[in-house]
Amino acid sequence: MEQPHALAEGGAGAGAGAGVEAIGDAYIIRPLELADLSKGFCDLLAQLSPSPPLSEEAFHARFAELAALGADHLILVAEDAATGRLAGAGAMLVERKFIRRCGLVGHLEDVVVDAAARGRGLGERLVHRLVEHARGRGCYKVILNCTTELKGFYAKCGFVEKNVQMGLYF
Ligand SMILES: CC(=O)SCCNC(=O)CCNC(=O)[C@H](O)C(C)(C)COP(=O)(O)OP(=O)(O)OC[C@H]1O[C@@H](n2cnc3c(N)ncnc32)[C@H](O)[C@@H]1OP(=O)(O)O
Repeated sequence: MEQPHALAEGGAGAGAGAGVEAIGDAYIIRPLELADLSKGFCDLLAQLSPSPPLSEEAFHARFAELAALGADHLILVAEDAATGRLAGAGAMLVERKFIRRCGLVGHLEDVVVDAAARGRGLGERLVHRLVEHARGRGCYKVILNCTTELKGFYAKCGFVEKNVQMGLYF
């Protein structure tokens, strides 16, 4: 079977957050594509967490795994229309539960805006698009983990503080 070139935009039951959106003339927000490895995707992720460059083989293999999850795993990127480089990214994972009558929960992950593009509303825009995707899939909530310093940003995006984050690292 031919490898898909872009992560799922949804199809039937797709979230309202998928698709291509132009922000003014400056940025285009769209699902991650195979070609994004050469558009600075790894440089962007490195601003989030230690993330050495990926080989094309490794990127393609992970991309195929994610594509197989369909609209349950959406990665959106913001492409700078002038340079073709990526200026932002974020992910929404849809968790399928048994509780709440087989309810769905959205997990917001790996939101990052290139240091040179911060403070222009791009991060908030990406989060909004991903949250709308989760809402469109039927999620009853979206949750995330972040540092104390980012509480203000997520509050701007409509999130409220809830419970305690814990971790066990291997
Ligand atoms: C769930 C996770 O992924 S947590 C990981 C989050 N990512 C990171 O920490 C990576 C490094 N940081 C970044 O990439 C960026 O700073 C981001 C994604 C946090 C914010 O992206 P930006 O594009 O700069 O944010 P944006 O311009 O949309 O800001 C929206 C609003 O939040 C405010 N804001 C942005 N960052 C912060 C912050 N750290 N603390 C408080 N408020 C903030 C802005 O001032 C703006 O408010 P305004 O509308 O009143 O002007």
